[in-house]
Amino acid sequence: MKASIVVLPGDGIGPEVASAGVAVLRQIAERFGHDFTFTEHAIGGDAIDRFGDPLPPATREACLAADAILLGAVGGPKWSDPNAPVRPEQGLLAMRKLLGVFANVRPLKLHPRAAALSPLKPERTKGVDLVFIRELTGGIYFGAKTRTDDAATDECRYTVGEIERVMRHAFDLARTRRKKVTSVDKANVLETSRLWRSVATRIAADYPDVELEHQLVDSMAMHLLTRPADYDVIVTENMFGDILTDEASVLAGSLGLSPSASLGGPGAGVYEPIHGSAPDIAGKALANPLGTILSVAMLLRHSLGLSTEADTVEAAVDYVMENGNLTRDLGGDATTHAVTRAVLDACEAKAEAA
Ligand SMILES: NC(=O)c1ccc[n+]([C@@H]2O[C@H](COP(=O)([O-])OP(=O)(O)OC[C@H]3O[C@@H](n4cnc5c(N)ncnc54)[C@H](O)[C@@H]3O)[C@@H](O)[C@H]2O)c1
Ligand SMILES: CC(C)[C@H](C(=O)O)[C@@H](O)C(=O)O
Ligand SMILES: [Mg+2]
Repeated sequence: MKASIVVLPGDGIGPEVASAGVAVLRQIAERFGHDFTFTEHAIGGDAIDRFGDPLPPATREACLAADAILLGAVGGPKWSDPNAPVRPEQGLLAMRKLLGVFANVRPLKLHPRAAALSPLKPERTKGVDLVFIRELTGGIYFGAKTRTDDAATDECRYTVGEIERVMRHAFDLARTRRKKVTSVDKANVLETSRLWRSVATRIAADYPDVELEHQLVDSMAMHLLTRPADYDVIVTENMFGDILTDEASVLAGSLGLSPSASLGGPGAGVYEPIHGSAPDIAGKALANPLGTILSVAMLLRHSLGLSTEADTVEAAVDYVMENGNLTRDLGGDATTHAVTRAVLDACEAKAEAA
């Protein structure tokens, strides 16, 4: 098949992990006879430096015309002055809003070898297989903001429609899995959360085969560590989802392993690892590329409908996780490039065997 893929490398380790993702996509295209074209565009701090805009018009137009978007990461200390007029993260948020990708899917599975690196005991992490659906284009991230010399505000706003559509996404997904949805909110304090909870309860009535439980976000942060295997699909608002998914990634051994797909818009999906630009390791070839490579598998499956190819990439990552020398975050001493090479070799072997 023909597909036009926009690549947004961004900042810090963004370009290092994005090029790993592109290498895997190129190999899949060659092996399975697809015609993928890749166009790189600026986003984040890189785009501020080159164009004075974290999401320049050329990037916007390319994203709107793409079949899928692969993003590295944005941000870093160079652009982090709290008084700066423009920030790299604004480019990422504007891109998500532009594409209308309201459902951010963040799966978490535990590979046995990575589970050994988890801070939790093996009996606690056994059987963990959950998916977060994080609402991505609403809430406090996108509400009105004010700032004076002595005060600042961030408005948190959700409409019924915004909650309904992400809730349906979660329930539809749960139907294909273990049929349980945990809706996370702060309904004991926040009005937006009380609306969230009432919409969740109403939507659940359309899915009598799926169990719904409500959970407050503070205790959810604890339960993720004490009984993570009890969860199937976890749906939550934008900021709670951001925080809980970084926490959850540690259960799997490293933040560098967690992929994501941002879906639900009329156009392309956005695929990115959940981690950031990791300024502390940027430029040192220490970045774990597996979160990005697993995001590429999600891209193949969700935006291009290529499930055999997606399975091949996931099987190759499993093989490398089991047998390979891994990056430092997973206890190894392999470079980003060496791990990517190992995945490419494993893809080749899996495709050969298929
Ligand atoms: N989607 C994105 O573009 C995105 C996501 C999160 C944070 N950020 C931005 O990234 C910048 C840095 O944020 P931060 O330091 O709080 O979070 P971070 O996710 O960049 O890093 C947190 C820690 O995890 C490590 N880490 C992250 N990814 C890794 C990988 N692939 N391999 C090995 N180790 C990895 C880092 O070295 C660091 O110690 C900030 O500007 C933030 O806004 C961007
Ligand atoms: C960089 C930042 C705006 C972003 C977010 O909060 O959504 C990041 O933390 C993420 O998880 O993708
Ligand atoms: Mg985050």
